[in-house]
Amino acid sequence: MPTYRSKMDKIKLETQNISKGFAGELTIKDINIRLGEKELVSLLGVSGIGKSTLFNVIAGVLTPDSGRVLLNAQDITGQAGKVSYMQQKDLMQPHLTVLDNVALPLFIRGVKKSQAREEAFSHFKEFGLEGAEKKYPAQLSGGMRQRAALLRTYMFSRDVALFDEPFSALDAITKSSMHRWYLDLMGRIDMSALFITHDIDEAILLSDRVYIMTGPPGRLAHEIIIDTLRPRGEEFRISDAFMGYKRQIIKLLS
Ligand SMILES: Nc1ncnc2c1ncn2[C@@H]1O[C@H](COP(=O)(O)OP(=O)(O)OP(=O)(O)O)[C@@H](O)[C@H]1O
Repeated sequence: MPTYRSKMDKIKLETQNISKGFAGELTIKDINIRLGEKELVSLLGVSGIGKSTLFNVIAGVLTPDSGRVLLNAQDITGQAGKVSYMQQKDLMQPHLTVLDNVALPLFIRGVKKSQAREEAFSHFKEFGLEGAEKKYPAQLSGGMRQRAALLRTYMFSRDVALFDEPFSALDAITKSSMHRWYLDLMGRIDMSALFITHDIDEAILLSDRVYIMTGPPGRLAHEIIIDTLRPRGEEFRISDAFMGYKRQIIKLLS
């Protein structure tokens, strides 16, 4: 498993003082996020604090009331389709094969079908999906389905991805194996990711940094740097360092 350290000297994504409200009430206020190259940053906060609202603003699905979103130093505020976005529900098309589901972002972009399938298939091994190409989503296990959804997100854009609780629907054992797989994958591909989770252990295990949102209105109240280098194996989960981060986060969330 390769070891890497993210590079904060190269900022991929940045939000500058993002605020957004609904019906005259502010949901999120002055959010300043920075995501470095190959970084994985988690967002933790209670339900309803505005995490998905922030993601919708970054993805360009919602326009903020104020503030800007920058991708590679370019202003992309209010522009959809610039960063990839995997929502809680994987939104796999049931009538399409796994291969076509994964290739869908390329079809939409106008890439020739045969070429799109070839390009999508070339990543199947890397994403642990060998043999699944001709199956339909309903025939996949939960973990496989999430890997396919992750690959589709990657096909959309390899630069920056937003993941809204991608592993929350999985059982504990599958989730744990997905974590190992994901950490390994992130060591091999160039992608920066922002991650919403309610699972503190998951945030510590996967992230370079964790932002804690409190409110209302939702603000980034704290930032915790998870300093342990990757790969992070089982021993990290039971280490004093891990428990220290966990204690710190629980205190900040309460
Ligand atoms: N399109 C909308 N119109 C009106 N209110 C909205 C809209 N989108 C979100 N809200 C409100 O904004 C608040 C924050 O919701 P949001 O889904 O962003 O929180 P969250 O932290 O992602 O919650 P959860 O963890 O439960 O997914 C909620 O009170 C929600 O009702």
